[in-house]
Amino acid sequence: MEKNTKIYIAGHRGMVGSAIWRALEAKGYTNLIGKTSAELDLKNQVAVSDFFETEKPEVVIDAAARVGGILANNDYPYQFLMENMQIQNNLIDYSLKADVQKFIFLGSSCIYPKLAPQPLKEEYLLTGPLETTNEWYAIAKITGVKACEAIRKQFGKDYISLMPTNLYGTYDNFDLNTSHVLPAMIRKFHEAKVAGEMKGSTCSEPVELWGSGTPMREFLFVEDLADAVVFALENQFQDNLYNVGTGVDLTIKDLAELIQKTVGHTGEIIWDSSKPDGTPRKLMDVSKMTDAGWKAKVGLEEGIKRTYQWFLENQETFKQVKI
Ligand SMILES: NC(=O)c1ccc[n+]([C@@H]2O[C@H](COP(=O)([O-])OP(=O)(O)OC[C@H]3O[C@@H](n4cnc5c(N)ncnc54)[C@H](OP(=O)(O)O)[C@@H]3O)[C@@H](O)[C@H]2O)c1
Ligand SMILES: C[C@@H]1O[C@H](OP(=O)(O)OP(=O)(O)OC[C@H]2O[C@@H](n3cnc4c(=O)[nH]c(N)nc43)[C@H](O)[C@@H]2O)[C@@H](O)[C@H](O)[C@@H]1O
Repeated sequence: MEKNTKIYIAGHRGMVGSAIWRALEAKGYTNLIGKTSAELDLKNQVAVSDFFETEKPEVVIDAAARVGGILANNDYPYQFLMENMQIQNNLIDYSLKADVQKFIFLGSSCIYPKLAPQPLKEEYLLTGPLETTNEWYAIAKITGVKACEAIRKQFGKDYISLMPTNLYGTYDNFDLNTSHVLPAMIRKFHEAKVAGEMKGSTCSEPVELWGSGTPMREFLFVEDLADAVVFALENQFQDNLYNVGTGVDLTIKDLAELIQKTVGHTGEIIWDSSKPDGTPRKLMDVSKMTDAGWKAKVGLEEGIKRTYQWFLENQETFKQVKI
């Protein structure tokens, strides 16, 4: 791909979008465009149409969405369904109308059935009922996958869908109500450690976590995902749907103990069983991406250390997404 190709990164300020922007700049791409949601509300069809008319991007990467953890998805089903359909449908439809040649859509591992066999293969899509806490977001993402598949089939355009597993890293959302588990744990353990130190105690304050701790999750460092997006941009894939992950998972309880050790928290962990566990497991089969020539590089322990370091350096400005 020519380094002066005009590439529009929708959601370029988000955790994923900003990582993709940094990765493309690092590889020498010089013609990147992005708009904040204040500059261009992607839910607004006329505004999106005008944007494509004016900017005429050659490539579009969709990293814009209403995103959140299990509680946000469960508490705001309408926003997670409707906003995500509006955003992606405007981007996909106006990319097609503007003859955009390459489109990369980002979905999520939650598109697969709640109790599908593990690890999850791409062909398990639509073979069973979804997890109820995020079925709204999942249905929106599934329609995005199918829209890109329809464009490949009917118009022969290189529109592909990447399904990342749970992501984390720099510029993540650290709001304790709307975030995902990993950034929430980093913040909770850190603030409980500091609270203990402020009291002059040798023991940290207790930390309250959600659910039972028994579900299993896979975590991919966001810079690895950005690397996978650039890989997909620079290579011609044979299919429309590819899982992107590490192929390794762990229990939420083990994750908590790993983050507790990294942060240096020494107090009690209390599990709030009134909060939902969600999907028991959603480990991705990543063999299609491996066969295509891409593998994740950053291990969980290293990724947590880098994310915690970033959190410490950005105490005043870390993002807290409200809905
Ligand atoms: N985080 C994860 O664990 C995870 C896992 C799998 C897949 N993904 C996917 O990765 C993508 C990005 O996720 P993320 O974690 O980077 O989320 P994020 O940090 O919340 O970023 C979302 C971005 O979308 C933009 N956006 C939201 N609503 C918009 C609107 N109406 N108009 C224009 N822009 C809008 C925001 O723009 P502003 O900042 O300008 O408001 C923000 O930059 C999403 O498609 C998500 O489904 C995320
Ligand atoms: C990738 C994302 O996965 C999401 O599902 P999902 O992994 O359960 O989303 P998370 O919010 O990351 O929760 C993962 C697991 O961690 C538990 N958990 C424990 N303590 C906490 C905490 O303090 N905060 C949070 N957030 N969780 C916590 C939570 O109950 C759940 O079993 C979907 O809802 C999204 O739509 C998206 O697909």
